[in-house]
Amino acid sequence: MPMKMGWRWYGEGNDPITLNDIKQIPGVTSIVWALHNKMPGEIWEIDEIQKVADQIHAYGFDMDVVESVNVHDDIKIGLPTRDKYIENYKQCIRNLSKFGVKVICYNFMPIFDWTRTDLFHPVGDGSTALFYQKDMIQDDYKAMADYILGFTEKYNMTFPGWEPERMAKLDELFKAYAPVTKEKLWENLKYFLEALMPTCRECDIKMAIHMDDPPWDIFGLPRLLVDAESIDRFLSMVDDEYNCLTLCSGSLNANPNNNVAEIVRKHCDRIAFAHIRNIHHFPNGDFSEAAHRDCCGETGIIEILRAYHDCGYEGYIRPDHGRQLWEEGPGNCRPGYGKYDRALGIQYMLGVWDLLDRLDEEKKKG
Ligand SMILES: O=C(O)[C@@H](O)[C@@H](O)[C@H](O)[C@H](O)CO
Ligand SMILES: [Fe+2]
Repeated sequence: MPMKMGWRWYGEGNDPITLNDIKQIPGVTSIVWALHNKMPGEIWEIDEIQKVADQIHAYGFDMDVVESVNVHDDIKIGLPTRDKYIENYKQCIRNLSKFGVKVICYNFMPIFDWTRTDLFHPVGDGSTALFYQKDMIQDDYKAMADYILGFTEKYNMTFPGWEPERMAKLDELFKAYAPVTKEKLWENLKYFLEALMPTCRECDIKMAIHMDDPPWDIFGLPRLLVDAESIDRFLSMVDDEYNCLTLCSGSLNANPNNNVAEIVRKHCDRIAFAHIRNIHHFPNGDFSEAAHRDCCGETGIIEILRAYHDCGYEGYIRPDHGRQLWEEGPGNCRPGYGKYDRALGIQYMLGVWDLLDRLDEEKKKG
């Protein structure tokens, strides 16, 4: 089955993992990339894209998926200036289409991207993983931002969505978002997507929204893509084949009531990009990210893969966060984006997939 396996790469000089490393992982054909020095709202220029394209193509990979072109706060807040930023976004789409890009992953979370309380939490076997302690995340957004930014500063790293320039204005940002209720945020998302759809069609690029992570409101900020119902609402709100999902199994299953395989079966044709991540839940509501193997967490990785396979999924898929293994730790590894666990995860996913292919073939032969 021609599902396409991707690997998220942060770019030369910005990722300790090289394209040469990635080339050695059996099955990877797509580099999931971005211009990580760009602020939300900026235009990605042709010559800048060309530089990365040359690097990626030199190794025979495609660059079909961008993660992420981040959305400017004015669009999410719904300020009059949003139209200017939407025009810039359209220009990004046009520029990316010149390089054969097929999918843009983005998110519509106010202020913060994914949120964790510990980036190197011991799992118990010597490895570490991203961890979320539920009662630590209360009202103190500053403490959480200090923790993440303290880390990125110390190790001279940037996290997408955690731009220091934006984080320096957190109080202002919170004020600006104060009038943005959940309904208002839905409206602003609709406005944004309706404006983009004609350009997407013209350029044959799908907008694929990432699930909110974790899938619930934090610090009083509304979050939209949190469960099956909100996904239904999202897809019917702008019912267009170019309005798609990045279905992130780990983000959704941070709420253990979310059944990702069911969502796959219902909306497979609107899933442009699949993130596969396994979550281990603790009884008190804390959760840890886990190895991709089904039994290492409770997300139901095998059932999810089976759902994609049954639907004849032909989109892009990638291992999402992995654990930090062996010598990987702060300073030499991007949290969640180490080399080894994601490579292991890919082999696990492809093992399941290959067997499902084989079983189908045998069934056909009778
Ligand atoms: O969890 C991750 O690292 C990613 O899946 C997200 O940060 C994702 O890239 C963004 O939310 C998409 O805009
Ligand atoms: Fe994800």
